[in-house]
Amino acid sequence: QSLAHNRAKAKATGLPYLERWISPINPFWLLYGSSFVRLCERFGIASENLSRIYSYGWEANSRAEVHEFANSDVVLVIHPGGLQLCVADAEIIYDILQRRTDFRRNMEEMAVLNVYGKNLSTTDDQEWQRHRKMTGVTFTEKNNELVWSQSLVQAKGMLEYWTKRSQQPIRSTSDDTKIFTLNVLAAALFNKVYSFEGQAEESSNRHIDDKSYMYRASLSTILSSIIQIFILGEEGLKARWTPKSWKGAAEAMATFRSYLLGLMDEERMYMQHGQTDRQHLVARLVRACEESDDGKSLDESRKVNMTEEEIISNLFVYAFAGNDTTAIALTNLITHLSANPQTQDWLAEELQHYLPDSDPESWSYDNLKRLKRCGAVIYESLRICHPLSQLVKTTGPTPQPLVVNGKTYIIPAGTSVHCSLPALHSHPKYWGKDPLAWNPEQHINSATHDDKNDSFDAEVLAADTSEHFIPWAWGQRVCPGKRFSQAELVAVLAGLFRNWRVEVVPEEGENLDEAQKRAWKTSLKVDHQGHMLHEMVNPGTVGLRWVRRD
Ligand code: HEM
Repeated sequence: QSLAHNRAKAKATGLPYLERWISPINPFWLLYGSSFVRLCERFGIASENLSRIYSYGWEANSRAEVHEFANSDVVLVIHPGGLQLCVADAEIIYDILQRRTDFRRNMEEMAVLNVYGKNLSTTDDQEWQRHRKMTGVTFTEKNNELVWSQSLVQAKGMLEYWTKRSQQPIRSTSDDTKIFTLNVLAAALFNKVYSFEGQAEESSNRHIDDKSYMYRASLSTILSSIIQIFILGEEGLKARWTPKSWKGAAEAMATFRSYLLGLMDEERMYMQHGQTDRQHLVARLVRACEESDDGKSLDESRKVNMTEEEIISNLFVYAFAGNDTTAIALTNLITHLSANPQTQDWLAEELQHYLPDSDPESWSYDNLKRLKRCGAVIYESLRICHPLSQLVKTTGPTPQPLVVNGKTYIIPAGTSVHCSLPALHSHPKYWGKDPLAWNPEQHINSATHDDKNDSFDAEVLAADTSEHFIPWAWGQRVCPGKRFSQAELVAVLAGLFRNWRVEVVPEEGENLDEAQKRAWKTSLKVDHQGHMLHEMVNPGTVGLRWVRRD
């Protein structure tokens, strides 16, 4: 492969294309690419093309703009390592998602998730079905109810932590939301309840033999070093020449593995004592594994067992998919709400209507479907900033035809196909002339809205998936944690905004309006250098303050 060769392939398709000289999977670029682009921008030496398509996260930052620039909803980006097709049109995205064998999951780009071996996210076909069937059974309404109640408990802890520190602007939101989701996930999937401990408390406390810390610290180290792990592997990270932080990543991998093995041993003990009714993810997987090891005959429907390595790898991938996605979504939500105080009042109206008692312990799970404005705010925030950003497929070994505006184009073999959620979710043809304007109300239909109390019941929340809105994906690979994350996010919004509001703390010389505009602008700039997910580049620059509602 070379740039010239890939250029020839792109030309032959007849589609517009943009060129970059460095492959996105160049190891140096993986570690430092975005920092390099930002440095060039700071010194005013970045070319337009460098700023447009070189950083990690360029697609999320550019949203539909690159398509406007190229005057096409389907654009190729070529580089020395290959071709990437960027797609912003709803019909074409659905076509790609439907043609599951023509456009398969791009396992090369997903291989980063094979930290402990293959798993649900990095398998296809029957192997994938086995993983999905084994792990999916945990995601019941009963489990979502647990997610709801645990999110309320954790939200209370997080709010207490923030409000106790109200003399100083809170700048640790993006770290604290990660602790929040880690705790919710541990309760819902591992049956481990940990109390909320904010970033500052965490570093000041002693953690000898503290399992909750072992889980949180090792998992977050792995997630933040995932690219180094991908490049060097566990053994490579321990090499003499590697920096201390990389060795720390290898240690974290061992610690997280031993934490999971501990959970599995605990589950085996329960089984030995005849307790086989536990439903959380670890229990279900261990039971399946033990039953197959025993050689007991299983009926056909249950013959979908797993090895110990596969259990560990799946527990890891659920921890990956279920934590940072939701934590980043929550940080974005809080920042978006801080920039839009009128939406906070709109939320509080609904929350005070459906949750008349201010004590979260009295808020039952039934309220999830009633809190439509909370749902609308979550949709809107995910529309503007999506933590995953791309659904990544590939044409694989065979060129694939693709119809664009009634004309068939042949997409070369080995093309990475990016269905771009940020482009789809902000395309003017679907979202109007000012697609990035914050407008959660567009997700609610309230034809009969008036000022009477029952007008809240007349409000109807749009479906979480439509022809040009797919934040939890669609089709076979739809997110199995969709309802889980909805329950978690609605509960945390209720816990935070029923009685409190959040304000951006102005920096010196700034008024509140300017501070809010800055918060909004900061939220729009994302990156994923060194990570899999798109996060705000500088979340700590937005200082927040929590104030009790009168
Ligand atoms: C706001 C939060 C979330 C968003 C926006 C989200 C979105 C998505 C999307 C778009 C995909 C498809 C990815 C692709 O096809 O490349 C996905 C897959 C997945 N999600 Fe989520 N997700 C969220 C939360 C969760 C949670 C809480 C869990 C689990 C507890 C979870 C577990 C998974 C798993 C395991 C997959 C891979 C499924 C497969 O390959 O079959 N997600 N998610």
